[in-house]
Amino acid sequence: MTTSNTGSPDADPAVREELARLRDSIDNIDAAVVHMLAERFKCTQQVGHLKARHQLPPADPAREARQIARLRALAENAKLDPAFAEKFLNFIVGEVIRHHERIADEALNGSSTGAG
Ligand SMILES: C=C(O[C@@H]1C=C(C(=O)O)C=C[C@H]1O)C(=O)O
Repeated sequence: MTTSNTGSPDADPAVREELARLRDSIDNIDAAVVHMLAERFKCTQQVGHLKARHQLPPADPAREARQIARLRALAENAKLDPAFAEKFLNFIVGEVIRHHERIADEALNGSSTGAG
C-alpha cells in the first residue's frame, strides 16, 4: 500500500480535483492517439496492398531512416525525449511491416483460413 496515492478517498479534495482534471485531459489525448493510429494504419494497409500488387518489399529502410531523423528533430523541438520518439516509431513501423509481409504472403499464396 502506498501513501502517495492521491486518488484515495482521503486525499485533499483540491488535489483530487486537479488529478481528475489532468486525467480527463490524458483520456482525451489517449483517444486522439488511438484515432490517429487507426488512420495511420488505414494508410499503411493501402501501402501494403500497393506494394504487394507491384512486388515491392514490405520494408523500406531508407524511408524509415528519414522518418526517424525527422521525428527525432520534431521531438527535440517539442521537448520530448528523441530516443523515446524513435522507439515509438520503430514499434509502430515493425507492426506495419508485419502487416505488409502478411498482405504480400496472402497475395502470393491466397488468404489463410487458419486450417492446417
Ligand atoms: C508504410 C511503408 O512501409 C513500411 C512502413 C513504414 C511506416 O510505417 O511509416 C515506413 C517504411 C516501410 O518500412 C512505406 O514504405 O511507406
